Amino acid sequence: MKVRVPGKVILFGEHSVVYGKKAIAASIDELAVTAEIKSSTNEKISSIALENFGASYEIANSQLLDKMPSDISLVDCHPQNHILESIYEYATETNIIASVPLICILYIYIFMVVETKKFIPFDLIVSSTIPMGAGLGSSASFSVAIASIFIKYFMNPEIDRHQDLTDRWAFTLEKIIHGNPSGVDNKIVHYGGLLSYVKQRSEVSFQPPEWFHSLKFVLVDTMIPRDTKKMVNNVSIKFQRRPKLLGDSFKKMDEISNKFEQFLKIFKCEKMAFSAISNLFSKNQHHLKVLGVSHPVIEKVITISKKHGHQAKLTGGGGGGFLVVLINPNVDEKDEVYFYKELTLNGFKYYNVKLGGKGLQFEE
Ligand SMILES: Nc1ncnc2c1ncn2[C@@H]1O[C@H](COP(=O)(O)OP(=O)(O)O)[C@@H](O)[C@H]1O
Ligand SMILES: C[C@@](O)(CCOP(=O)(O)O)CC(=O)O
Repeated sequence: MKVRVPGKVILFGEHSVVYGKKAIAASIDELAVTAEIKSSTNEKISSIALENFGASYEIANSQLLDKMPSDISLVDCHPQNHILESIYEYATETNIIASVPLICILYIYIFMVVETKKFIPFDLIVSSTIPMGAGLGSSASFSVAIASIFIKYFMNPEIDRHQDLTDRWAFTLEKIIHGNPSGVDNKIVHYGGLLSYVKQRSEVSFQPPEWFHSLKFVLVDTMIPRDTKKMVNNVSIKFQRRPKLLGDSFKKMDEISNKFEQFLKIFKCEKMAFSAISNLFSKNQHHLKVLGVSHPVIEKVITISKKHGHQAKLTGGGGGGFLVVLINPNVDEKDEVYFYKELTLNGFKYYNVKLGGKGLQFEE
């Protein structure tokens, strides 16, 4: 059994979403996490290969026995510290590389064993084309891939509560990786298309209008490493110091997300939509700068993009990581090449992508 889960970009509302404002996210067609699971050839040992980390593990069922609480249920999914601590000891003894994803996998496996009342050894391979730790939602795609493949593989596939269980488990695994995520990332990569998301209040997953698929987007890697958790924390500190300033920006970002939703209904082709959406990109980026999550290199990519007629904004946690560039459909394709040349000359990596395609997909 195989599963493919795409990456994501936040088009509007990163950070403000943490404060209850609306965010708009889109799945990325070209980048994805894939996971494949098979029954193990050895009836007592499971194997896990995390290809992006060059890490593989063999886990004997006997090693997990003493970590097996009896009083847990699959529907009771939130990170439980006492179970996590015992797995953490095991995972860090085994290999410090990739201890967090390994913990996620063992955590859900333990729940599967308790639920099904049997050890079913497996061989699991996880690989991904989504650059990690850069704002494209690799942790969410990983979490949805693991949650969905384990639930489908170990449980009765007829159970129709799978979608909901997968959502809740993916969010649990995201929390193990991230601490306190808003939830927007795992929803968009699960369902694909576009997502309008307000934390704990509303989420509408929808297919974009046809013209949206004709818009060209470029994801530019600043190659500056950053940490989402730290960026979210920095914003929280700044919000305590400057509540009015940041509060206003959060409100404006909410309005931007609402405007974008209206534009999707009003416009009929990508050429008409470009300047309106590009204006929203620019405004959203301004507010992200006010929050303090931009970076000189992010600003540099925006300047280069503008010079060639395109509009860019950071996407995700910021402080480095990726930008999403909206390509001007009125610029000739041969002139577009000069933009890519300039990005490359400046040492940036870029990916041409389409947004808003399929979410999670299984292959038997
Ligand atoms: N292909 C993968 N294999 C194993 N773990 C992964 C994979 N992709 C993501 N992860 C997990 O997600 C973490 C990256 O998440 P994070 O720093 O939040 O960045 P992002 O913005 O890409 O989600 C990794 O350190 C790892 O724990
Ligand atoms: C900054 C934030 O809004 C998005 C973070 O995205 P990423 O993890 O950098 O891909 C945080 C969140 O929504 O939990």
